[in-house]
Amino acid sequence: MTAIIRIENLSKQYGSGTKALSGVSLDIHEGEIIALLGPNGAGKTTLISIICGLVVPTGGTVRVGGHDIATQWRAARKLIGLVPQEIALEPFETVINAVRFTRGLYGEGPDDAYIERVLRSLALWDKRDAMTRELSGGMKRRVLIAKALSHRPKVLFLDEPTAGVDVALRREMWEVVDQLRRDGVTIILTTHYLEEAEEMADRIGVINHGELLLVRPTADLMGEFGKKTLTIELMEPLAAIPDALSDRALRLSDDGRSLAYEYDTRADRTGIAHLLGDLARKGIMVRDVSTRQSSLEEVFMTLVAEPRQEVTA
Ligand SMILES: Nc1ncnc2c1ncn2[C@@H]1O[C@H](COP(=O)(O)OP(=O)(O)OP(=O)(O)O)[C@@H](O)[C@H]1O
Repeated sequence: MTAIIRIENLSKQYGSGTKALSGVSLDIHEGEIIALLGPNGAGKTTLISIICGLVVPTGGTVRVGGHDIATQWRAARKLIGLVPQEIALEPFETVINAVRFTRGLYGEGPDDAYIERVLRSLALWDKRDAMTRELSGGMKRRVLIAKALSHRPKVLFLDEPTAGVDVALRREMWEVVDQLRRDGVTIILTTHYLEEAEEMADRIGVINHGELLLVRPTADLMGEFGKKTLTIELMEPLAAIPDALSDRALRLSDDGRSLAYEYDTRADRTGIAHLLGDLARKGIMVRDVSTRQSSLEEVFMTLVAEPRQEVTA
């Protein structure tokens, strides 16, 4: 797979002494959607800002499309579009002029045919002559995306695209992102919403205290951690798990009154039916059963609850 962005050993220490990033290395593949997940202050915005040339790193390198952001920043910047967290639009500007203007800022000549395509794909064509202040919140966010796409970037950064928006608007944004994916745009988004990362991203990177804790394909992360536990309450307590059942992934509770069986929800066979059959054959009577799924939320909490690293110098 081609890396459109190559981040190597990146670090950032702000003048205040805060270490916002330390030793971050990551390859972002062309055409993928990667979600950067992390609590407030983890370093997500700093990472995005460095790649976009808005913040200067204190160590490490970033290449965008093979161009070093420090020495070949002009070429690197052309490949990037950034959709900021805050909605900042000129209220009396029309939608189409706002997008044309941004394209000009990138030093690109007029291309109304391309701008029409962008506005149509974001369902903004009918609103092209409306002033931005007349638009709904969802439309304003789409104008920000249109502006970020105005110079035909290969990579789009979305910094918390759905922070503070309602569920309907969030779904709408997800659909827009899905459309962009189909157009072949590489997307890096930051989010606090695990559901959002799970829904949209091909890979998820977890950042905490300036460190990239892991990067995994979303499906693997869910497969690895998305286990279900079957709890079997017994009529009579057991002193120990019978030998015949010892090869199964069973845990006996301390009081001997319940068995916990962990299984992979995506496996063809969960083994539950066999397990219950075996228990019956051993004369172990079951009072009740219940299941519980570990969520990405729990995975995330486990990962970020690691012993706190010292991040200030
Ligand atoms: N300009 C700055 N000067 C000094 N410290 C900064 C600056 N910008 C960010 N920081 C600090 O760097 C750390 C990382 O901040 P950053 O904004 O990158 O985190 P984040 O993961 O994007 O957080 P959030 O989810 O709240 O947006 C924080 O401790 C923050 O206070």
